[in-house]
Amino acid sequence: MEINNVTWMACSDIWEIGHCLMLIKRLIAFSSKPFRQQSTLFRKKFSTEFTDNDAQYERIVHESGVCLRLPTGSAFRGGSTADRVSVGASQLEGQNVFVIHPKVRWGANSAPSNTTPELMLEEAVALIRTLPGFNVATSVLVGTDYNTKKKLIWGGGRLEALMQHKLKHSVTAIMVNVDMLTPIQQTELTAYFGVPVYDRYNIVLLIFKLYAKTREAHLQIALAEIPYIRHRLKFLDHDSDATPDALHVDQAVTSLSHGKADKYEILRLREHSLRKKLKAVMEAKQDELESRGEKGAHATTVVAVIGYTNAGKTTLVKKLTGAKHIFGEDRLFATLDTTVHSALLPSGCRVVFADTIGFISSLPVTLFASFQATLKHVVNADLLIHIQDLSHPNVNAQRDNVIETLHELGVRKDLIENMLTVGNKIDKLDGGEVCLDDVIEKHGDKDQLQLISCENGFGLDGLIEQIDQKVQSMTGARLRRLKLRPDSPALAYLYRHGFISPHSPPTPSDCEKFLIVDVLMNDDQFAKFRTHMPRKLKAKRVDS
Ligand SMILES: Nc1nc2c(ncn2[C@@H]2O[C@H](COP(=O)(O)OP(=O)(O)OP(=O)(O)O)[C@@H](O)[C@H]2O)c(=O)[nH]1
Ligand SMILES: [Mg+2]
Repeated sequence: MEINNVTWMACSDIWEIGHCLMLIKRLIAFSSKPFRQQSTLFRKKFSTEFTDNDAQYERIVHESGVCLRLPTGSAFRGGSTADRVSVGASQLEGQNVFVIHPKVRWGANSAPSNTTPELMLEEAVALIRTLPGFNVATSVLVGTDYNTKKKLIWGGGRLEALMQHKLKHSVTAIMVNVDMLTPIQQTELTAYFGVPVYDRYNIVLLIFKLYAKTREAHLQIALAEIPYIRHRLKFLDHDSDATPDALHVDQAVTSLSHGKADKYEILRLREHSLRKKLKAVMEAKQDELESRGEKGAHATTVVAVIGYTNAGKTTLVKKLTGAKHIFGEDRLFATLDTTVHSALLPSGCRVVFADTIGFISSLPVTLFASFQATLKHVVNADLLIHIQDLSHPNVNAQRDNVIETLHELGVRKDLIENMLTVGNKIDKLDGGEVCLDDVIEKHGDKDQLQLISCENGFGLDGLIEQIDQKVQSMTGARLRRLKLRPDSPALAYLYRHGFISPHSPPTPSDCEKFLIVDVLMNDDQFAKFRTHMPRKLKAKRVDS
């Protein structure tokens, strides 16, 4: 025993010495690595401790001066504290908002030809109204010369007039309808008006925070606010040349002193941790999808319904699939999570319809890029349906914005070119009396635009037919008629692989010795099926 003990002690000492040497070796190796590599190792090792520190993050948000507060009573539902989006140091009772749209009068930055400043202002007002507790006190269009990049956007005279208007309407916050104010503009305007000043990015972040339901959405929103905070920090760290495009931290980290870089490191670690969690959530979701058979061999066709916010995407998916737990709502960004719903097309093709988050104009694409996990269904879809609200006065600008956003998000060109375009809400046009020729003349060729109304069902059958045709031509699936003996092993194979649709079960042949089975298969599936069958099979193509 003693000998054993001594032996053990000796081994233990050797282990201790060996362990110390190994640690020293690792330390030397670590310190000789460049800063970036060290930081990666550090991040891997300590990411959990750092990113779960909400207090540290809240301090950084506070320091950046970004208004990411929600109205009182909007509680976060679910997720760990580290997943929460920042709600700022104090909660607001709500805001009486003054919405200002800077109307650029001349040059390349003036209003695009497919919309008007009035419609742009109207959308900003709708965004504010989406936030409970945020009331639109007043809204105005104010001209500015060539762009909105000046420190205070407007000159002295206009600012004074705006100040008078603000005082008259007991305003408690201002929204300037630009995609993103530069940090210097936000600081200067806040100091001038003495109330918080929001831009579109900020307002949309607040809407997302308020209405996100799932853990996936919360994680993505938490990710989306980081570049915004980082951008403002960069300015506060005396880089007043920061522009809205400068959303990357890399140069900032290297150029800042160590003390300042810590803040960026905390943001980076938080981002890293959020991405990891998001990946895990998405993988779990994918597993769930597969276990429900929605991604099986027979149902791989994903049809994503995309479009501008409030166009009717959710309502259409509900109509097409009968999904019970999704509802259309008359509100911007009602859907913040992609949901998928399987459906059987008349041909027997099984597809999955994805209801997606809506797009909106004048937002940096980085905001939607944070929704990469959600938008995965769009990017990886087999077919896109672009739904447009034809009753909206700004439909042309909305349509162009959606196409632009798809390109910016890196959606495949062929997917965009093959997209089905649908004009919705035609029941609202001309009090329901639709003159199709007028609509077509205004919005495009009939063959290009399928007119529908989710409200009264007009055009839905035609749309389903179009989807079916596209899916069949994409998958190469054809309806084939098989004549099988009732005891044929082929029947079990066909049932097991879901080739026999519940809508067209086998029927007895005239002589009643066989069963007639209609199956939808492409050539590869049929060849594979035949190799599994002991005897030669004859199939007849059926033209449905
Ligand atoms: N009159 C009319 N209203 C419709 C039609 N389709 C949808 N709506 C309404 O339009 C509003 C928006 O519909 P949603 O389906 O939530 O729109 P969405 O595109 O999913 O919107 P987000 O998820 O916010 O991007 C709801 O109030 C729907 O009832 C239609 O054909 N006619
Ligand atoms: Mg929706």
